[in-house]
Amino acid sequence: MYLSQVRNFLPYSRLGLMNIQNRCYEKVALKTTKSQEMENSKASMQSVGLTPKQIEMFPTAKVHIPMALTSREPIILPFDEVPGPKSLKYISNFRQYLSVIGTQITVGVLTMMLNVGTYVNAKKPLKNLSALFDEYGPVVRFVSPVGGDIVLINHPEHIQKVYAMEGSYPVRSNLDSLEKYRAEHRNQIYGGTFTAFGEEWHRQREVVVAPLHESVSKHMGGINEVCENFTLKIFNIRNYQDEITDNLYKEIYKWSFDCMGLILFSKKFTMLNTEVVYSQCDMSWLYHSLEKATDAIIKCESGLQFWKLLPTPTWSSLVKYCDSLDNLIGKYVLEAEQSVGVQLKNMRSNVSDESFALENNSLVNAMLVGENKMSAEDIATVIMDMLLIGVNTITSSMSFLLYHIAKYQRAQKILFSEIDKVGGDLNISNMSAIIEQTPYLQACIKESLRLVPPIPVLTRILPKNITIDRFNIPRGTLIIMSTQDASLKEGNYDDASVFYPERWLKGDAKEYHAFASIPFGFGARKCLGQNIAETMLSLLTIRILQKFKLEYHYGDIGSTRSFISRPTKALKIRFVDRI
Ligand code: HEM
Repeated sequence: MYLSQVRNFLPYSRLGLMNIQNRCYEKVALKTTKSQEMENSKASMQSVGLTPKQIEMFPTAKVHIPMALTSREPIILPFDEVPGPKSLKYISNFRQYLSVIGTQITVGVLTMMLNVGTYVNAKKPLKNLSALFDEYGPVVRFVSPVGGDIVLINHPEHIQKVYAMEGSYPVRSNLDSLEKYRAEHRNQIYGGTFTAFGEEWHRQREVVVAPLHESVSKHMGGINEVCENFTLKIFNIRNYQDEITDNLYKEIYKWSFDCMGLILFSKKFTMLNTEVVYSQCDMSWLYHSLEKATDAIIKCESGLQFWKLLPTPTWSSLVKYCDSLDNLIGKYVLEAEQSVGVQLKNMRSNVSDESFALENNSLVNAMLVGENKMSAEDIATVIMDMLLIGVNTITSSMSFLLYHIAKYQRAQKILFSEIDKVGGDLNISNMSAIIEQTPYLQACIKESLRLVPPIPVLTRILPKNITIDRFNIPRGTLIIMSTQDASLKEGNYDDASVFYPERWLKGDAKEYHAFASIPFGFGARKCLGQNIAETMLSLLTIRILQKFKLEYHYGDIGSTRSFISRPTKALKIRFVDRI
């Protein structure tokens, strides 16, 4: 009670989280001092010659002494005591108008609300999430205007604690826009592996893990070809300053799309060689729809979500392009289903094990057969999630990797000498051998993902009550783990903002907290595409550095804070021929 009253008068920033805890200890110290004073006064009475009986006659003032807490008994503060921005309270006035909005609010909305709040309040400058931690401490609570509260954390130990209790069926906050689209336009409740939950999520994950892994190994040669294609294209489209005048990000997007085409569909998309994106061909239209659907999802997820109430232009665009993604992927899956049907008919007389019979087929084929086979419709949804997440995260991570290598010339020199040494001996079909041969490259990838994780925040809905930093957080609370803040925090890494791959190498490596940088997440819902990402990033970097020296001569490039981060500026990297 006492604390909450003090909090009403002092701004959180001045009181500070530490102060709240310190005050609890001060109270304990005060109580201990009072009991000591009584003992001292008894002793002093004895010292002046008073007998115990006489002391009874002159009792010291009666002090009610509650049981003193020892330092071993942790002080658990109620949920109400978790500090957080007050400006949101203005927004909560609109609760009745926003009741249609669900409880799972994305970070983008929170940031937006916070900013609206600060505008309403005092026209203060815009804030981002890391500013919240500076102001309120490592645990920040948002009193949600629409129901379930949200707690934001960024300490590696706290992130670890949340993962440790996530259980067998962890639930993350969904992409509400995709969920709404699927529920209203496709009559689907669950969605694909990224968005599904409960047993359906578990079933999908079980079915997809092994064939996805196999598909990557099977297409190593094809992925390498796409990487060589990319370097050739860069060579051809550079301007006189050796830069890509148009849009390097877009070319990386096409490379990523072509690689994912091989892995997910066993198809050569060749988008890198296609200039007319809007052409009638399915592949171009799939690419175009993916780009547009991604833009629409990012926009819907990072702003006030008016699309939940009205069909805004962004919402209409989302529906249009998700429809076309669904139809094109669905068409491919149906074709695969028919062809598998024919194959099985021919084989059934000889072979009993269906999965064995189709072992050389695509990822989709593998999901169509076997004990846990999925329906064509479910497969299309799973593939759509993977295409959306996969292409966008890989494009983001490859863009920032090239930027860091171009900017940090010292690291590039070391990296080039490693690649140059193993260059001729690379066995393209054996990824684990490549990883072993290129420790510095792997450290560069890790370091770039630390600086800019493509998914900058991860979420879980608490399955049980938990204590974080002495605060009781109830079950059902949406926890937003700001993993990018953790990986950029000076206390977690020395020179945290500097690209320093050596920090991951044996010998130079320090004992960093395992949860200070988790670009692929952790636990039961960890990323399914980590080895795809490592393969693609490694192969393209090798091929690029064999051909070009990278340079960057412009201002620093930051990352957007959207659902999947992107560069805030054009990537004007120079690709200078190695002579
Ligand atoms: C550098 C590239 C990538 C990064 C940084 C990345 C990161 C992540 C992260 C942080 C998560 C959430 C983990 C969690 O909640 O604990 C995730 C989930 C997921 N990722 Fe990736 N990802 C990448 C590439 C890919 C690719 C290429 C695919 C394509 C197959 C993919 C498919 C998935 C799927 C299906 C999930 C959901 C897993 C589940 O909920 O069970 N990711 N990814």
